[in-house]
Amino acid sequence: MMESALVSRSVGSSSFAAAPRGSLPPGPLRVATLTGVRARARPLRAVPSKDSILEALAQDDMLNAAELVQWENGKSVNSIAASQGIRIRRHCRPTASLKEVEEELGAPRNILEKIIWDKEIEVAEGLAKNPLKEVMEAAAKAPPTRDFYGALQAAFKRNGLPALIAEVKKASPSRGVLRENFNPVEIAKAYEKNGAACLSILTDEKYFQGSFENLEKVRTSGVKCPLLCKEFVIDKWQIYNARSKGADAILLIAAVLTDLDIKYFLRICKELGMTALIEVHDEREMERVLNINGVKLIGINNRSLETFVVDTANTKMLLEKHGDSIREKGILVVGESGLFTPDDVAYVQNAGVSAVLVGESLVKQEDPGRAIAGLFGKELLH
Ligand SMILES: O=P(O)(O)OC[C@@H](O)[C@@H](O)c1c[nH]c2ccccc12
Repeated sequence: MMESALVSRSVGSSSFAAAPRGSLPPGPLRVATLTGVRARARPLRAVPSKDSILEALAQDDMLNAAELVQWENGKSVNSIAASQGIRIRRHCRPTASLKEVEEELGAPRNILEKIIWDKEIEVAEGLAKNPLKEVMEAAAKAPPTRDFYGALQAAFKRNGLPALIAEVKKASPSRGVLRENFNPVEIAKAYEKNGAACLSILTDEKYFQGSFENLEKVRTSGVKCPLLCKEFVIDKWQIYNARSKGADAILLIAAVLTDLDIKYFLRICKELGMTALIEVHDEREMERVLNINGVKLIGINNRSLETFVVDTANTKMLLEKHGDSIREKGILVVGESGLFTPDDVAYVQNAGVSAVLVGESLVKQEDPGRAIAGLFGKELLH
């Protein structure tokens, strides 16, 4: 019962693409939700009536009263997001061209918003090609997950240094192409051999030149490290898709997702045995995320995805303010981006992180595996 309620709710905010072409204008969440439910070609169960959806939502402890009221009042996705301090808007027009979107909303305000607008269209196309039900079945058949959180914890204990999540990253919008001759499997193996606890595989194609093919290739290459799918997740379809390609963990970006989206996606991750790395950049996001039950892993991004400014002091500042409550909850913190030297690593370690996520400074070196010892000032133990 709850599942159908959640599925239906998600249609409103993010799985809009399940609806037929042009049937979901941007508009009140409630209208979109119910339209979406009816439009679903093969619902998992009988299509619930509006009353039964409301009843299920009311009983679901995942939703608080305010959220239920917002949903009932038919507020738009963007106004719910804005009320949580989220600056990234959704266009909710998966079949429109970006030009049409811009005619309506103006130019994207920043690169992250642009990425998300593209992603909405990309996900709709993905859904049209591989319907949710099929992707869910593929995810159910995938080999079991590896313990991403456990691998980080163990490596931190073993080395007395932050556990390394080494990133397989060809390019980025802020730095351009980082490595010309890019062989994801070779890089992944070199990282593993040199003590990385986990790997992060970028799957966004348009801005990072990554791919799900890279994720699959690394997973089937014999690499044992748990894998993070580094994506801009806005829809549960992407999580099932990532699992079906072998991901053990997924990134959820608080600057993009409402609290309810994060809660819902966390629940899906739990069902799939995946770890969610919840990324925050500022204090408001940190506070939001700390109020969500079930969060085990928080990444503090030193880079603003809106301005590209990198500042490792961000990790320190956020942990000075929130370290106590993070420790109380047993949450593990990952320091993300802009780490180049043993001093950088020591700085975020002193600030309180147990793991670091590093791409550029490794992938740019001729030998990305050996670059690990350079980054930490010593070899990491397996
Ligand atoms: O290459 P760097 O500066 O070491 O950063 C790695 C990683 O933190 C960065 O790629 C990243 C962090 N959060 C993201 C969200 C989307 C895309 C990329 C990212």
